[in-house]
Amino acid sequence: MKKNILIIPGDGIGQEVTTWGKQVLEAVAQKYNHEFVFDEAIMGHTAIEATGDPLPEETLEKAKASDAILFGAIGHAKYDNDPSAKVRPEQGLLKIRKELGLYANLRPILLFDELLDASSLKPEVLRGTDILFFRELTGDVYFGEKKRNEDNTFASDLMNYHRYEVERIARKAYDAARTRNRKLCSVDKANVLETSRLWREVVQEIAQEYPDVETEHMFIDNAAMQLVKNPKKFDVVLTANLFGDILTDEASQIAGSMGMLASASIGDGTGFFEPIHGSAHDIAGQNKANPLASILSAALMLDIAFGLQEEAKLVTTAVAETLKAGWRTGDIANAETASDKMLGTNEMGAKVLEFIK
Ligand SMILES: NC(=O)C1=CN([C@@H]2O[C@H](COP(=O)(O)OP(=O)(O)OC[C@H]3O[C@@H](n4cnc5c(N)ncnc54)[C@H](O)[C@@H]3O)[C@@H](O)[C@H]2O)C=CC1
Ligand SMILES: CC(C)CC(=O)C(=O)O
Ligand SMILES: [Mg+2]
Repeated sequence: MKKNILIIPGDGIGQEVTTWGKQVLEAVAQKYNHEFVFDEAIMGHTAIEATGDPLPEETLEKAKASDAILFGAIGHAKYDNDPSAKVRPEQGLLKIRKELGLYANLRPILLFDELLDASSLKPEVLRGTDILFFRELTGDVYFGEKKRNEDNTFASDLMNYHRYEVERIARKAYDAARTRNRKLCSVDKANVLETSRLWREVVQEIAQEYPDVETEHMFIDNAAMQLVKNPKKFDVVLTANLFGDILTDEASQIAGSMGMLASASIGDGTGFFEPIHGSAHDIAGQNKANPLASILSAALMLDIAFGLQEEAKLVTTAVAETLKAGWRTGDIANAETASDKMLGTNEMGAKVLEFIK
């Protein structure tokens, strides 16, 4: 199988971990005799520094022409600490999501039993948790009109949804629920927000088409609490952009670390695969970042973009075997982790490759 894959490392640890996501794809191509043709492009702070634009036209054109994209992360502390910055790395990520029509962001919370002790939650609370988040990704307050008044004493962000935006992701979430435990929890703030009342109304309508799937509606504050109280209760979680962004970082602690969660952003065209984490200024450039989220994002690409389920399974099994052998990066180590089993980004990525080759 020949596929054109665009690598967008981005900024900070995005550059460090994507190296290993790409090498895993290269190893799989060699083992299964696929022809993966790689190209690379810039985005985020790196792109601003080079071109002034967080999403250069060349990057967008390459993305549109590719079969799938493996992305790292964007971000830089200088913008985080400058609320008045007009050009930001995050604009590049939001724009490419909109331009590629990536309205459905799938975030599987994949819990490896070897990491039950990496979480701050009790093993008996965690064991058996398996959640798939569907986060709407091209609507909501991220794409609404932003305003400030003249004397800088007032700012506003418009939160908005169109009916069709809710319908299309709800159907994808319900279809997925049919392949899992047939339970779907839609999370909103319908007791306060008009956008959430539309959200819940539309999901209630779509639910009629899926009588075989158990539907629950939950307010976001309750959901955030239930996620740590009893994560096993959830199967498919469907929610809006902002709520999904927040809930999935919280859910990373079920899997043991932000460095463990992969994601797939899909619409009706090219798929975009990335860790859920950011550029992690606090550990960037120190060979500390966990590369497994990028490697597991590559596995999602093999499965979802290319239909290569066997190859995807090989990658997730290689990650499991690496963890079973006791290898850990700092974020998923615990008091019992032997010092000779502690690895940096590059050593951890190399270990996974050993289990693939
Ligand atoms: N998809 C993207 O490109 C995202 C970009 N960002 C950007 O990233 C920058 C940093 O944002 P933060 O809020 O600090 O979020 P972050 O996700 O970069 O880091 C949050 C915490 O998780 C840890 N962490 C993240 N990835 C890790 C990994 N692979 N291995 C080990 N530890 C890991 C970090 O060290 C940090 O303590 C900001 O500029 C933000 O805008 C944030 C989230 C997603
Ligand atoms: C620029 C942000 C929306 C990135 C982020 O937090 C995410 O996609 O999870
Ligand atoms: Mg986020």
